Amino acid sequence: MRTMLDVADLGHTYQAKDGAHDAIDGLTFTVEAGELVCVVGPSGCGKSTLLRSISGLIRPTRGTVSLHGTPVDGVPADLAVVFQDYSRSLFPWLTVQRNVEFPLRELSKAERTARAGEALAAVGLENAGRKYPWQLSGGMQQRVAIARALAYRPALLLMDEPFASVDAQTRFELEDLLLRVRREQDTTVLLVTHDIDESVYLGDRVLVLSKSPARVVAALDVGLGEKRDQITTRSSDEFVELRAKVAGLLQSAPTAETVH
Ligand SMILES: Nc1ncnc2c1ncn2[C@@H]1O[C@H](COP(=O)(O)OP(=O)(O)OP(=O)(O)O)[C@@H](O)[C@H]1O
Repeated sequence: MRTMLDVADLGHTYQAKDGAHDAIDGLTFTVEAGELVCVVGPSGCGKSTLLRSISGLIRPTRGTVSLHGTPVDGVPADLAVVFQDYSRSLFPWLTVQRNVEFPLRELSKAERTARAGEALAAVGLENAGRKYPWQLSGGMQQRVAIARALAYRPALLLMDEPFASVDAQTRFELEDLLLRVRREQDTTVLLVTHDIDESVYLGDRVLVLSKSPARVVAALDVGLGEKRDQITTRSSDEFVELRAKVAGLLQSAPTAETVH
């Protein structure tokens, strides 16, 4: 396997008025090409700081982040991010088609149209291209955001609580959609979630983080196979065992000092 993301001894200290604050410290892990890795951690443990460091939005105080062997220094060109808040990430004045084409400005018109059409079809929105985001349901808008990220064909797709703002049924549909498209397109994904069940259902591996300053407490392999199903997978012994293990690790949620 080829390493797509290499996070080595990463640490970040925010300087605030009331003093310095270590948000993450000594974070080390890799994501291999084609893997879907989920990150779970206690609230406020530093997940956003980790994602900001990977996406080049902040320069971490310590350690390194490399994307396919290239150190991240600024926003990498071949990275796409899907945020929780789809209503703020889509441009309301552009049609769905134009939203998906937006990051592809450097390509020819024909190629942009083809890639956007393909991505919209992958998320089941082939007939929504002429609509505006505000004419769609929340779940459909998030599908547009996913299509936009996929059309870009990123080396790494970062997802920050991508399904936290939709209802439970839509969440299940979007989870299955993600599993299908990442299989079809062999996308490498790092997904942050608060939802333990979601992390096990989606992940090839689950990284459990400690309390702030975040470190990796455990990297658990999810042996559930490629084909997953919302009913049978979630009721299988392997799933129940793993979710209990993640919950246990989170409940005891050691501070970074106790993690070795
Ligand atoms: N710009 C900043 N300046 C100072 N402290 C910050 C800043 N951003 C975050 N922090 C602090 O760093 C710690 C980690 O924050 P971060 O937002 O990365 O955690 P998180 O795990 O994403 O949180 P949540 O689970 O609530 O989404 C928190 O204690 C937070 O208060």
